[in-house]
Amino acid sequence: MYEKITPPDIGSRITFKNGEPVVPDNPIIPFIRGDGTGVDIWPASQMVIDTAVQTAYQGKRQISWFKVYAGDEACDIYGTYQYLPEDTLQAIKEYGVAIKGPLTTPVGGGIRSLNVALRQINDLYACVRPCRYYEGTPSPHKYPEKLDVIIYRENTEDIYLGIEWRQGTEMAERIISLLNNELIPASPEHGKKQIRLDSGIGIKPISKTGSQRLIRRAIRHALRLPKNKQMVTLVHKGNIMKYTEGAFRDWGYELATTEFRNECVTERESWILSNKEVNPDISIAENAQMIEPGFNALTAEKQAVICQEIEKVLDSIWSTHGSDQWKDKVMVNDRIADSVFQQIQTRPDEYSVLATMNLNGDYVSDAAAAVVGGLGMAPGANIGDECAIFEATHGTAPKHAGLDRINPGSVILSGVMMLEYLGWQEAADLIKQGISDAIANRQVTYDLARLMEPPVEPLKCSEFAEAIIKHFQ
Ligand SMILES: NC(=O)C1=CN([C@@H]2O[C@H](COP(=O)(O)OP(=O)(O)OC[C@H]3O[C@@H](n4cnc5c(N)ncnc54)[C@H](OP(=O)(O)O)[C@@H]3O)[C@@H](O)[C@H]2O)C=CC1
Ligand SMILES: O=C(O)CCC(=O)C(=O)O
Ligand SMILES: [Mg+2]
Repeated sequence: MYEKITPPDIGSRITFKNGEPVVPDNPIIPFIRGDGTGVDIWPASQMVIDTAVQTAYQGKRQISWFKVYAGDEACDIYGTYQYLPEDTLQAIKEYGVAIKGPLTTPVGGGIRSLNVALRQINDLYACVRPCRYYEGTPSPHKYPEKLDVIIYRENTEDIYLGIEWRQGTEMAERIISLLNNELIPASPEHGKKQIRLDSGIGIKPISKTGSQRLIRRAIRHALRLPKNKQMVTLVHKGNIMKYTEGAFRDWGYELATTEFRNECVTERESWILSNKEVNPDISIAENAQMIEPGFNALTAEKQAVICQEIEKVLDSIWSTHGSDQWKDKVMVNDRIADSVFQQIQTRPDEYSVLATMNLNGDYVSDAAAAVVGGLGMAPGANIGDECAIFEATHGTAPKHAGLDRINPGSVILSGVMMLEYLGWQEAADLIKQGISDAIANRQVTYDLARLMEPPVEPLKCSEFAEAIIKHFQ
């Protein structure tokens, strides 16, 4: 029973089977309008989604929207500090698939992120953010069309666990004392390091379970892509944080070479195999020299490890992956996070699916969005095994709130992701076509209008939605 909301009379629940949604023709879908520009974006988005569904299915399928509350709007209805009412949590749990506008999170103090809470409470462990270019979108980049990536960002741990202690509190002092006096001295690799006594402390846990379930989804996604896009890049800062970021990489490779052994090849394996393909008589040591820069300068022990690696690869997968067979597999490689930021700008077409931990994925998804036209065109989904919430990459953009000027494109495209998730591809395709045609006709909101050459008069948020719909015909 709900306290202050009532589900629509018509429609039924989406259920889940083996992690996939089972969708009735008239699903009930909860939505959160959102704070800030949510007041402008949501009505525009709902209009586009509803019209696309009506146009595609002529009444055979339709969404029954169920309004639920979070953020400022929730406080108006439920009372002070009731930012995320139990009603809302219950409705999302019950109906399984939801869509939302952005919600405000204060910096420094105040409530913790409602967006993050929704992802954690529902164990929506994969934050999926595709970044592709729509023809005609102005971009600061010369060849924005070369970027076509899907970011799979871990959505429940790393900084999102939000376990931290404020500087100067008793708990912060106790943790620092424990670390400085017991744990660091007991770990020889940390030498004489000490944490400053006036530090705030944050914990960055990265688990094998959390990493592998995210990377599993990323690999499965890559398997659904055209052959030339079947690549997963593990993004990490494992050179610096070896047991968290480095472990993410290692667990990714472990998964790719066990659970997905038949479907995947690692970049390093591909070098070993192709060296043998080019020169069938190549010795193990020659192969090692070719795959490992500076091999000859390594200690004998390290050289032996690399030679063993090569022998193992050739023994175990030559018959299944050798003789060019690896070229039909999903390529799994890894790149250090800072280099990925420059490479998505300088060599964007070398990337396809990026699997990241939480913080790296947060940064890289905004950066990739900028390449293809900015945050106004950046959709996203938070996916778990029994629930999914769709939402844009951007936030509440408060200075534009209530002005009917913001670009609703990201939430509309999040709606496209939702329709695809439901299996309603025809409606999703109509919206994608409508957006493409509107942009090609230079019918855009302020963010894109200001970059167009020659400049164009911007449409309002609501007018952009109408322009998209006009292109459905
Ligand atoms: N999932 C969520 O709900 C998220 C919530 N947030 C929260 O949102 C609040 C504001 O965050 P902030 O850092 O300002 O980031 P925002 O993403 O809200 O906005 C930053 C800038 O990005 C541009 N932008 C954002 N949305 C759009 C859009 N739809 N169309 C066109 N341009 C857009 C605007 O640039 P310009 O003014 O130059 O045109 C805007 O000023 C914070 O409380 C933050 O925590 C942040 C991210 C995600
Ligand atoms: O929850 C927030 O306020 C920020 C979330 C965010 O930046 C994101 O999801 O990318
Ligand atoms: Mg972000």
